[in-house]
Amino acid sequence: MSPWKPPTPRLLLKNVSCMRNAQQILRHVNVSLHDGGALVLTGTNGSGKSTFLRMLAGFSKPSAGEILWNGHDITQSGIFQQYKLQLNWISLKDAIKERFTVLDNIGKAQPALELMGLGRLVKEKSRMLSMGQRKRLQLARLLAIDRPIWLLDEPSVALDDEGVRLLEFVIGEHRKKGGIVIVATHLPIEIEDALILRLPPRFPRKMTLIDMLDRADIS
Ligand SMILES: Nc1ncnc2c1ncn2[C@@H]1O[C@H](COP(=O)(O)OP(=O)(O)OP(=O)(O)O)[C@@H](O)[C@H]1O
Repeated sequence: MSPWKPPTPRLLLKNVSCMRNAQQILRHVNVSLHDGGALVLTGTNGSGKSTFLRMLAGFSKPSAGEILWNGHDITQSGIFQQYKLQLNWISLKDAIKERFTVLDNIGKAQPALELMGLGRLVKEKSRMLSMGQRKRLQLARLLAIDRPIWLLDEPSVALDDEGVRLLEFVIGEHRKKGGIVIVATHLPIEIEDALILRLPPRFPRKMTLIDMLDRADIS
């Protein structure tokens, strides 16, 4: 009988570092995610959360270390072609087509829009949407395009309380189906059993206006 081998993680970051403009942004990051797993990235402004997601999306390459999908390096071109088809992405740039209707923006997946509370707006032009509605449209698109790995950059910005609950719900359902979710966020979000990775600040912290105000309070 062969000895038991632990399953290969779906996604594995091995000692990953990343440079931008000759500056080290991420240093020796190690993360392992299996199907149904979740990772929440937190950290101060500029700590590298978006850089981390962009690297996972293949927009930039690690300067050291490896990102492995099913044990294969995603930067190999043959692998990358398959890997990128696994990804679904939300960023602050919402990539909504302004002149299209809400429905046409998500390939006519009306049930996804209804789930996100946008059923009434399907025929409206997308440029009419409020910020929170635009974010809900992005969430509907996550549901309409069935891909296992979700990369979500600040997904709850502009959402109201109900919108945040919807986001948490769809993340939970996606994970139950074996999907993987990676979220970069400043805002509180409830994701059961998520790994939390707090990226360290990149620069020694200088005094900010808030520190000055706090000092003024003490004296
Ligand atoms: N295209 C780029 N070229 C050079 N440097 C960049 C580029 N994009 C980001 N950076 C730098 O990388 C650092 C990390 O930026 P990043 O956007 O990843 O941080 P973040 O944690 O997502 O920040 P925030 O909380 O403000 O969204 C910043 O110092 C930023 O100036």
